Amino acid sequence: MSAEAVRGQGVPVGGVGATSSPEAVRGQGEPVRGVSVGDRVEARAPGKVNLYLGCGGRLPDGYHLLDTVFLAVDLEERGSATLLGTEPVWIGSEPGPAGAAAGAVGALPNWLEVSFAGQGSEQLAVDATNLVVRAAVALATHLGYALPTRIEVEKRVPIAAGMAGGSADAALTLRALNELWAAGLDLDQLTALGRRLGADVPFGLVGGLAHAGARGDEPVAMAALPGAPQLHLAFFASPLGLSTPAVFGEFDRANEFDRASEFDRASEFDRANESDRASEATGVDDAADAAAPRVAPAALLEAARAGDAAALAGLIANDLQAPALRLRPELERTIAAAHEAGALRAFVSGSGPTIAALCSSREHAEQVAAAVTAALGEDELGYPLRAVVASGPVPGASATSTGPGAGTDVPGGASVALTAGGVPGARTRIDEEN
Ligand SMILES: C[C@@](CO)(OP(=O)(O)O)[C@H](O)COP(=O)(O)OP(=O)(O)OC[C@H]1O[C@@H](n2ccc(N)nc2=O)[C@H](O)[C@@H]1O
Ligand SMILES: Nc1ncnc2c1ncn2[C@@H]1O[C@H](COP(=O)(O)OP(=O)(O)O)[C@@H](O)[C@H]1O
Repeated sequence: MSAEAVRGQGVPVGGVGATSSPEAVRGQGEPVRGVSVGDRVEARAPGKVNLYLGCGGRLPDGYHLLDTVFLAVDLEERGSATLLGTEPVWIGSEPGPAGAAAGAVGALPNWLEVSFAGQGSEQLAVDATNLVVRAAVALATHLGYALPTRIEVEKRVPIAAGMAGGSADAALTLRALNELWAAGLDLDQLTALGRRLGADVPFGLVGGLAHAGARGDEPVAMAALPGAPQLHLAFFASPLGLSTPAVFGEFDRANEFDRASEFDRASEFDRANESDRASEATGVDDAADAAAPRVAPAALLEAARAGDAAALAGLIANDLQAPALRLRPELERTIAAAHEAGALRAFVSGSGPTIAALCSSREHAEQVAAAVTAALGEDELGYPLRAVVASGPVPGASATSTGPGAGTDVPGGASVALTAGGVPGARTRIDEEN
């Protein structure tokens, strides 16, 4: 179903009480209570780095079994959502495939305005493929209603960089609209919605330090926040994004050769056991014929929990690093320069092309960032190499109501406006943080 179809204003679905669960209230025909035009929510969501990424075989849906340790860092996406009207737009809740319900193609729904600011945001398509739009439509489809809303996002996490900036945008949108629309979904419900938008979105909601199996979309928190020991990294962005499917594809290409010879050697019995082990290890039912990933060693989990950067340095592993570097060999220079500058360990962040350099302190990370940018000077396009220092774990996406009519236009960036504005009104205050 396209976003156009999601409008569904003719569908007679009921309204929502401010504190009731959506399931309980759909079909009652009541207005949304406790909301006013001009209500505004500010939200944030973290970027991430994978301290461990074991990649297994490919599932029938094209996704890979993963075993990964995520660290949420304080390089964060920020945004706001402002209520433009209190008249609900009823959304058809006909079931369909997750991607279709989220609106894969087409224009924005008529109740949504979205704009971006920040580095690289002008290159983002603000249409129904954008993760902010998909998240808003997914929530509205789940609830059965939407309220006219403007969402403004300030992009700080580099785009297509292996740091899950788009997933963070989806996570902050879910959090922000859950607050603004008084929807009352809990973290589990938001995570279930997020999983349908992208494998990294659940972690954007959970945040902190987390260990995930399956498709990387079932993160389990490893440390209590706040108060968890911090890890510090310098990140070196690339002006050229790297496609996540391309990196997984390159992983498959190389592994198919290895696995073909393994398969020649393995007996039928061993192969059947391997796929049973994959299903058992990952909890994914359709893991048949997909090899289980290598699992993060206990010592790595312990070092990450303890914030022991020195111990962690030798344990960090990323099965997507070799394929990412085969696609972008020039990134080896950044890794070498970071090691030369004294980083404890430099590695590809997720599917790349960002290079992460683990350091012993924030100051050390600043020094490494400065030394690498001085040594390399330019990025692949001849611009000054962009480095940023970040620390974590930090919490997952959160949203805070900030009062009526406090919305301000984000200057610059791409923008699409498809609904009428409203006048500021009174506001209730709801804070939420996980
Ligand atoms: C590799 C990781 C590591 O955390 O992130 P990045 O480093 O790109 O941020 C994730 O697995 C990416 O998560 P995300 O970017 O949300 O992926 P999605 O949008 O769901 O999927 C994009 C594509 O990546 C591939 N994909 C993703 C996840 C997975 N477990 N197996 C895959 O093969 C599929 O080709 C899929 O079509
Ligand atoms: N709001 C968004 N921000 C960034 N990328 C987005 C967004 N919406 C859709 N995308 C698309 O998602 C892809 C992955 O983006 P991103 O999350 O930044 O990188 P990665 O998956 O490497 O961590 C990009 O190709 C981009 O075009």
